[in-house]
Amino acid sequence: MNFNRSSLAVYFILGSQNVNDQDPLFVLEQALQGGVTCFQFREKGSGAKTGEAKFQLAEQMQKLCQKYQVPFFINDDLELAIRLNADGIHVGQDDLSIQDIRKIAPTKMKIGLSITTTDQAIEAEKLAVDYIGIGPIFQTTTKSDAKQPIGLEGVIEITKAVPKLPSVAIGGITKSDLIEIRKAGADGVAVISEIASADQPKLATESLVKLSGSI
Ligand SMILES: Cc1ncc(COP(=O)(O)OP(=O)(O)O)c(N)n1
Ligand SMILES: Cc1ncsc1CCOP(=O)(O)O
Ligand SMILES: [Mg+2]
Repeated sequence: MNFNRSSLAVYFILGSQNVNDQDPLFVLEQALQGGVTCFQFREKGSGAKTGEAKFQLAEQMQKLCQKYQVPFFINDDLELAIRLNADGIHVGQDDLSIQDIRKIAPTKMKIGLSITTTDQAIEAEKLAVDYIGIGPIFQTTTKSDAKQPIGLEGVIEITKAVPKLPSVAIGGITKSDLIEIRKAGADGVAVISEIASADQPKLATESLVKLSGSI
């Protein structure tokens, strides 16, 4: 698996709790066919699977990502990421520390860290994480404990402070925001609802990928 800045262009995040009637594996395959460039398994919140059921869904999702040669990240759960030999792990400010992750994860495992402020971004650069998730940019109903949105101005300020650090913007993002977010300095957009709640997830993905290729 090859992971670099351009892998962040259209970053899809999904757990079984994010789909209504559809099979999450079907939604993921549609997104992969539509051209997502990175995937994060985020099984979290009410109704989320745990234990062996969570492992099995993650394993099936990883196989799909491998089929389409798309980097496969796990949200929060380092034990699961190690068990599956995932390409990467994504953590937030209140999760396992980057230092602790490095003590146990294989060196090749990529690390993404969520940040909301410029100070956190500067710290993330010092920690030499592989990318930052900047957000939330807009209001979102997908994450119940999301912080206050920082808007496009937040993206501009943060990416100016750490221009060398790959970054993806997250939170309430739709296709109509993609160009502005890229202009604000982020390398890509991370979305849940824009793809998972779309009537046609493949078409929704293709729109994002097309826009992303236009800049
Ligand atoms: C790409 C990306 N950016 C930010 C987040 C949010 O992570 P975190 O703040 O740890 O919140 P949870 O996702 O764990 O609820 C993310 N998952 N991915
Ligand atoms: C996981 C996460 N972290 C910050 S906002 C968010 C939710 C993003 O979901 P959506 O794209 O549906 O707003
Ligand atoms: Mg987290």
